[in-house]
Amino acid sequence: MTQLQTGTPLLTASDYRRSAQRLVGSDVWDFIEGGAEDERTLAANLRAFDRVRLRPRVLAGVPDADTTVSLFGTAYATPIGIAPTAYHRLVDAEGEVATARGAGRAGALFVVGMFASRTIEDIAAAASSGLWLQLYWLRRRDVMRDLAERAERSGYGAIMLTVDVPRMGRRWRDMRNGFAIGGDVAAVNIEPAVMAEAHRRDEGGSALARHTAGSFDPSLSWADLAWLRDCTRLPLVLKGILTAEDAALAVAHGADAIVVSNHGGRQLDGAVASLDALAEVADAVGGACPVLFDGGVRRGADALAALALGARMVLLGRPPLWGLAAGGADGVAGVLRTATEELAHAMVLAGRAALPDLDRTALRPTSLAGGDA
Ligand SMILES: Cc1cc2nc3c(=O)[nH]c(=O)nc-3n(C[C@H](O)[C@H](O)[C@H](O)COP(=O)(O)O)c2cc1C
Ligand SMILES: O=C(O)C(=O)c1ccccc1
Repeated sequence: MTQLQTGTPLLTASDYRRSAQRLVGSDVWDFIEGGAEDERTLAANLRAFDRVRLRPRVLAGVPDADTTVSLFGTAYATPIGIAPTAYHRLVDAEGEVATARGAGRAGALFVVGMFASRTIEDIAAAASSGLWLQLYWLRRRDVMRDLAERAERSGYGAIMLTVDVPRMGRRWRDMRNGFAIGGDVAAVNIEPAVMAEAHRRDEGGSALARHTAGSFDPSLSWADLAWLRDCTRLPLVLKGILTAEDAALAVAHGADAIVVSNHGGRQLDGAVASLDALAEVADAVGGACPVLFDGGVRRGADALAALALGARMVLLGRPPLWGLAAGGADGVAGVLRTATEELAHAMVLAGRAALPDLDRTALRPTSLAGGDA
């Protein structure tokens, strides 16, 4: 059990959340917590897990659960990893370097964001578990190629291309707060000219939204993926797939893995809850490549549900930021270990010894109906 300065034991992700909220400024908190527009998809991501009911098997002879998993030849102690999020130095002076240390202690995958506030190389030096690098598709393809090459040189295990941001979702909280990245926090892996706009606090509006409108390439289509594929020998993972149609296209275009995700409810408000899209996507992929999942995972039983529906690994977006804010690398490790212990506990109580034993028989069929409000 992790116990940080507050003296309160941090037993669950929501304990870390409460602790983090006390320590983070309100505009940064809104940036982390917020979703697009009326935040309906954000809420739906969480609610979808409340509908899940498990089908525990008894007398299964399962004294302990094995949570190990391997992906692209790298072994992880847990199938619960860290989704890419921007600017970790907003909540901790060491930023992504501390996150990498925490992920390493938990034996978890850490997907470093393109908008990381520490260098790709410094993060790699602090890591002891697998790292991947997330990219957005920039108009400046030379910048993307440079980042992919640096990741490969630094030992990253895959490139994750985020495909659900042709433009930034509209986040009323950030727009009302006039939120901008300031002080000494910056996307240090991207040359300043590409980033200049994001760092300028302007009257009203969200500088992030304006910046991404200028630097992201919104005309990207399936045919362009071949260019990125040729830039790197690393596996290419597509993040932000929500339909069977796009899952089939991703496989046809040679994706090495896909991530079912609605970007934590931060892009298209009204989009399907992540969990409700998972069965459809897993069926369409049919084992052709690994399927990963993110969106609303807050406890071990949530991870169990996503794994049972066909995810090989689940990623957490906000909870590691809560851990980082609450307690640096220890907090990150605490969030990941807590969720992993909850998962192992749920597996024992459900009579499933290892991750391959998690399939749809672990879930009540009505849990799968996707009858989202
Ligand atoms: C503060 C914040 C920043 C994010 N930045 C990125 C990013 O730079 N790239 C990306 O692909 N996704 C980004 N995401 C989305 C996450 O990778 C992930 O899809 C989402 O947070 C998962 O949902 P969860 O927060 O409910 O776990 C961000 C999410 C948050 C909350
Ligand atoms: O992707 C996001 O959700 C996000 O908030 C973000 C912000 C700035 C740069 C890149 C991503």
